[in-house]
Amino acid sequence: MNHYLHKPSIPSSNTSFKHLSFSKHTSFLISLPMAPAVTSLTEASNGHETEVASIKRLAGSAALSSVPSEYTYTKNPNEQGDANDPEHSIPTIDFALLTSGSPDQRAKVIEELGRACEEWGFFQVTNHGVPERLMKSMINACHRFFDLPEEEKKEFQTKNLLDPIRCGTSANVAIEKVRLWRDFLKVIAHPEFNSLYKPAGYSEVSLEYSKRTREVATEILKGISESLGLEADYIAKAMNWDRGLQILAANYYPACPQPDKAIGIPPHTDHGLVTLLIQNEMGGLEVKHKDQWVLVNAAPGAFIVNIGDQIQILTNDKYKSIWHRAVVNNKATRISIAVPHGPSLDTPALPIPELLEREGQAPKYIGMTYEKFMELQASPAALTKPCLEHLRI
Ligand SMILES: O=C(O)CCC(=O)C(=O)O
Ligand SMILES: [Fe+2]
Repeated sequence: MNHYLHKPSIPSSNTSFKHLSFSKHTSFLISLPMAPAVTSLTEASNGHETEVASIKRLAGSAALSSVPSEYTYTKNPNEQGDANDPEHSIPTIDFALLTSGSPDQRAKVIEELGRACEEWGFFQVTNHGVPERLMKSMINACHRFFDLPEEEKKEFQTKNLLDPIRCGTSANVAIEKVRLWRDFLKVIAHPEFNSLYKPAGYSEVSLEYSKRTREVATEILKGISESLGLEADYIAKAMNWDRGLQILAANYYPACPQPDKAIGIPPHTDHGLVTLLIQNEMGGLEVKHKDQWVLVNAAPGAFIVNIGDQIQILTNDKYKSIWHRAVVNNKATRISIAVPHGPSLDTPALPIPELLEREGQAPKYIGMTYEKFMELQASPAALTKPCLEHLRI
């Protein structure tokens, strides 16, 4: 068992690994006095706050025709981008050209990758070789986990950020102020693979999926290094990628009676190096691009990839980790599986000296181990200002 997994994290927080800051334009509407649907579904209270077992259970209650007040979240309609505007499509990277194209094709796709990182921070990756069948099996396995009886999921409802297997619903409501319309399951798959013994078949499919996803992430990281004019393995070496953290993070968003009044995951940036995401047939991922929230449309079978905070630090802000959020719908359950890949927990990212020298820049960030960075993101400090700003010189 990896010893890092046993270090205590911030004790009062069962917050997800994400950065749960909120856009300065986003306002909350929280009124707590009346919420019968929620209070009737509470777990035993710890005396400070009540916890809802799962949004699945709440959303499944027949009487629910509106969003309970604790879940009420207001979006700014002026920031909504037009999903049909072609300007609003994330770039596409053809993975096959990255790994087996001619030198010319590789050079071209690396240039495209660099542009995608600089202009969007998000892109879709096609022709990656991971069978669509495996992606679907992974989504099904996660769906079956969420479908387990609530009592059977309880043993995984732990509080510590780096526990190898965790499930839950809203993170710490005392910190986040609004409950989220989603349940989650997070399983650490690297540097040590963690097996989940139920539902049947989950472990086998997640082992295969985590390996294949990591292979794709490794190649993308090489491409990112090269797009910066560095050796292909530069970032992997500097970040101790061979011991790097990989989390299988499944999100379950049940249909919501008033989708405009709730949020699946509020605006955040991912903390790692690269995240690879897939979803079932329901969309809902929105990316902040040029001050507008843009719904991400990806080709069937493509990975949606985004760069995280550690890349922003390494590149001294050249490649930025982009704000994104998950919105909900009133039609059907949405499932997404985000797989963030990061450095090893004991590795601090620092702006890359070769890049600073080339650009004639001073470093913009102090170093912090990845583990401390994740703890910071899950702490109340991340609500006062975006986590990266805490590290900015
Ligand atoms: O469900 C989604 O599309 C977004 C998930 C996400 O951003 C995350 O898990 O970090
Ligand atoms: Fe995310």
